This record gives sequence, structure tokens and C-alpha cells, in this order.
Amino acid sequence: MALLPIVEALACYHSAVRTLPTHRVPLELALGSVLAEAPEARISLPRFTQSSMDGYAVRSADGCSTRALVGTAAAGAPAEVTVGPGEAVRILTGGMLPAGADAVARQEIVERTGDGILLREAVHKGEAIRREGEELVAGTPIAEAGQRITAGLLAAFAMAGIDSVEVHRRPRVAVLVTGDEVIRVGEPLAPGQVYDANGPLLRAWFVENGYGEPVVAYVRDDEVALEEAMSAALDSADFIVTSGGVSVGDRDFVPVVADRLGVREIFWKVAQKPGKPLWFGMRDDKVLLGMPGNPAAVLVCLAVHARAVLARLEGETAEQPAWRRGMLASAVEADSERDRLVRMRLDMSGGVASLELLPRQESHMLSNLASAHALVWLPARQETFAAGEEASWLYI
Ligand SMILES: Nc1nc2c(c(=O)[nH]1)N[C@H]1C(S)=C(S)[C@@H](COP(=O)(O)OP(=O)(O)OC[C@H]3O[C@@H](n4cnc5c(N)ncnc54)[C@H](O)[C@@H]3O)O[C@H]1N2
Ligand code: MOO
Repeated sequence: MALLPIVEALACYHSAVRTLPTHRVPLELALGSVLAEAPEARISLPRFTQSSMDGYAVRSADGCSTRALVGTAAAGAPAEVTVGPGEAVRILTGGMLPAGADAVARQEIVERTGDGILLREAVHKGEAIRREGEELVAGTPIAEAGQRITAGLLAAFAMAGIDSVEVHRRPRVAVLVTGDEVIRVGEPLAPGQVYDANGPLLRAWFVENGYGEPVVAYVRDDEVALEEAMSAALDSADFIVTSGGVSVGDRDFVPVVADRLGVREIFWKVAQKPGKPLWFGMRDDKVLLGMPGNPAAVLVCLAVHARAVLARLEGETAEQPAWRRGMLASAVEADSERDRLVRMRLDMSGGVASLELLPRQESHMLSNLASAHALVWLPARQETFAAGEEASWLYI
């Protein structure tokens, strides 16, 4: 069977995966969700004309003359006095500008003179003042539908009085780790057994990316056991990820069991290295990605494929995965049939992303990950990639 190019796999997610329904959540629960509306500021910002400095509210037309100090405007309470000609009010940063004043003299240019002040420099109208509505007026949208909510955006909403937002429901994730040889770390290993890397990797990746704890189940290489576990996962989750059992071996049951459970195959086998046997299918709105057992293949399938599926499930409009551009620091061998996804060291010190090949790239190896921060996409071709060539990469 011909291998599907990565770009076509990404296009399949785009056309097949349906976006999850929306609901309204209080702001404190919205971090990481994708907006289903363009929230509008409920108040103007700033809400009132205020000082941007600690100093004195004055009338600029009074020039450098002395002023009588007639009151105080601290942050949090309106000043009760009006600033008349020849008068000033002590004001702190964020304090509401008292009526009559049109500028603030910061305290560095002011001398106290008994019960008054003397300006060493004149101030111009509007100096050290934040005007009501200068940032935005009430009703202005401050983000777009399809944007993922970051800590900064969350704070911007709070500031504008937005206390709840309409977002897409976050996907419930189930992970099935298959393989008779797979033993959880900490247990003794019998001959032929290996420690489970994919369970910890998948679990941590979803947690790290804000999806919370996925439901993780360990399944023997047994059709009946797999059918039972996959059926439960399909009933309870929106996104099911399996590891192992997806190639052409006698015990690679994922495709056949998925088919039996009504999961429609959309593709199997992608022109990528590692991660070739990746399987993608859907049952109604449920998405199943069958990832290969090799741990580096799982890493690549998460960074490239799961990322794209999740963006679609959550209605994210920004292209995901978010490829960046960089430059290869040294020559890298190409693969003539499959795109390579290579773990590299990232060096930003020269102002451009310089990508340096690391050893131990095989799909069963993960031990270079302490040094690797970039996953570099090298399209299939005959000739070696030369030092200085540009390449696309992702943070991993
Ligand atoms: N005749 C062929 N053999 C293989 C092909 C092929 O095209 N023809 N493809 C190879 C490629 S490429 C990959 S990738 C693997 C994928 O195989 P599976 O998805 O069926 O994975 P398994 O056979 O179950 O495991 C592969 C490998 O990974 C180890 N493994 C599995 N689970 C874990 C885990 N949780 N933690 C750590 N390591 C794990 C497992 O022991 C195997 O060594 O197939 C090739 N074969
Ligand atoms: O596609 Mo596999 O992950 O190369 O070994």
C-alpha cells in the first residue's frame, strides 16, 4: 500500500474531524480552551481617566507657578475635590483624575513648599494621564473565535470585565498501551520484556498540553482483550490513542479490532520516519489514532498528528502543528521514500534557529531527548540535506 504524505494526513484530519460542541465556562476554568465566540469588553479600558504616575494632579495652564495642595486622590477611590486655578491634588498611580486637572506632574519634577508645591518643569495637557477608553471602548471584541486561551488572554478578559466565555468542550482522551512485552517501570523485567515508555509519554504529553489526565489502560496482545478495552475507550472518550500493535505482525490487532468496532479507517501508513504504520479512523465523531509501538514514533505522532487532530476537535483556527523555520547546522542524510522527523539540538544564539543533528535517532531510541528541543521535518528526497539549508521544525 502506498504511504500517505504527511501533508495529506493533515488534510484528512482537517476534513474528517468534527469540532466538539461549545459550552460557557467561568473564566477561571477557561485556560487552554479554544474560544467559540469573540468576547467583547464589558467596560471601557481604562474605565476612568487616571494618573499613570505618582505625583500631583494640576492644571497645565498654570505653568511652573506654585500650587496650593488641596487634597489627595489615591487608587481605588475618587478624589472628592476639584482642582481650581493655582491648585494641585496629590495623586498616586491609577488614581482617578480629579475634576479641573488636565495633567499630572510626576513627583520627581516637584518640590514640596510647606502646604503647597512648586513645579520645576511645566507639564503639558494630558501628561502622565491615561484617558478613559483610550485602550478600548466597551463592546470592542478582544479576541477571535478559534483562539486558544493563554494566561495573558485570560487576564485581558478579566480586566475587561469578561467573567465567562463560550469555548469548545475539551476532548476526553483515552490511551491504550498494547503489548505483552511491556512492563511498567519499577516492576522486575523477565527476559524479552521492556519497560513501558509509551504510557508515561502519552500520559505526560496530554497533561503537559493541558488536557488533564487521560484514562490509560494496558492491554495484552489479545484480540478479545483489545476489543473490550477499545470499546470502552470509544464509549467514554472523544480521542483514543493506542500504542503498538498497528504494523503487519501476527499480533498487530489494532486495525482489525477497530474495524470490528465500527471505526472507519481513513488512512493507514504515512510516509514518515519514524511513525510509518500510523492508523487513523473515526466512529461517528470519535477519533482513533493507532500509533506504532516504537517510542520515538509515538513522540512524532503526538507532536505532528495528535496536535493536528486536537486543533480540529477544539476548533482552533491557527495552523497546528506550528512549524517554524530554521537552518541546518550540518549535513543530514535524507530518506528517499519517507519524510524524516529528526530530533535536533536548537541553538538560537545567532539570532536564527540553528538545528544540529543529534545521534541516536532510531525509532526505538529516546535517550537524546535531554538535548533535543526541535523536531525537524526533512521531506523525502534522494540528495543529502546540506549544512545551511532551511528546514521546518517544531518545539518538542
Ligand atoms: N515486516 C515489517 N515489520 C515492521 C514494519 C514493516 O513495515 N514491515 N514496520 C516497522 C515499523 S516502521 C514500526 S514503527 C514498527 C511498529 O510496529 P507496531 O506498531 O506494531 O508496534 P509493536 O510491534 O507493538 O512494537 C514496536 C516496538 O516498540 C516496542 N514497544 C511497544 N510498546 C512499547 C511501550 N509501551 N514502551 C516501550 N516500547 C514499546 C516494542 O517492544 C517493539 O520493539 O513495526 C516495524 N516492523
Ligand atoms: O516508522 Mo517506524 O517508527 O520507523 O520504526
